[in-house]
Amino acid sequence: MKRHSIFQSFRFAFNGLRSMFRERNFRIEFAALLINLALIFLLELSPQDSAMILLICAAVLSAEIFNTAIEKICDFIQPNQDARIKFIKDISAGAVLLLAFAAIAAAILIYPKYLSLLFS
Ligand SMILES: Nc1ncnc2c1ncn2[C@@H]1O[C@H](COP(=O)(O)OP(=O)(O)OP(=O)(O)O)[C@@H](O)[C@H]1O
Repeated sequence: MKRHSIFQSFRFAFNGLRSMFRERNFRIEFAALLINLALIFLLELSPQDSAMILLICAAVLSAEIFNTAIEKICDFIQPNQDARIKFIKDISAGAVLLLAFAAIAAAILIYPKYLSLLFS
C-alpha cells in the first residue's frame, strides 16, 4: 500500500471525523462536548476538573466512532439477520452506554460544587 505523508494522514483522519457528523448520536455527543466547554469557561473549572470533563467527553465520542465502525463492518459482512451480528452490535453499543453513564456520573460529581459557589 502507498505510504502517505503525515499531513495526508491527518487529512484522512479529519475527513473521518467530519463524516461522523452524519451520525445522529455523534452529533448529540458533540453538542454535549460544546455545552461542557461552555460550562468549563463560564464556571471557571480547575485544570484538573476541566481535564476530567474533556477526557470523558472525548472517550464517549471515540467510543461512538468505534461503535459506528463496528456497525459498518457488520453490515458489510452480513446484510441479513444474524444472532452473532446482533451480539456484536449490542455489546459495541453497550461500550458507548457505559462511558455515557460514566460521563453523567463525572458531571454529577464535578459541577455541583461550582454551581453552589455561583449561587452563594
Ligand atoms: N444483521 C443483524 N442481525 C441481527 N440483529 C441486528 C442486525 N443488525 C442490527 N441488529 C439489531 O438491531 C439493533 C440496531 O442496529 P443498527 O445497526 O440499526 O444500530 P443502531 O443501534 O440503531 O445504531 P445507529 O443509530 O447508529 O444506526 C442492533 O443493536 C441489533 O440488536
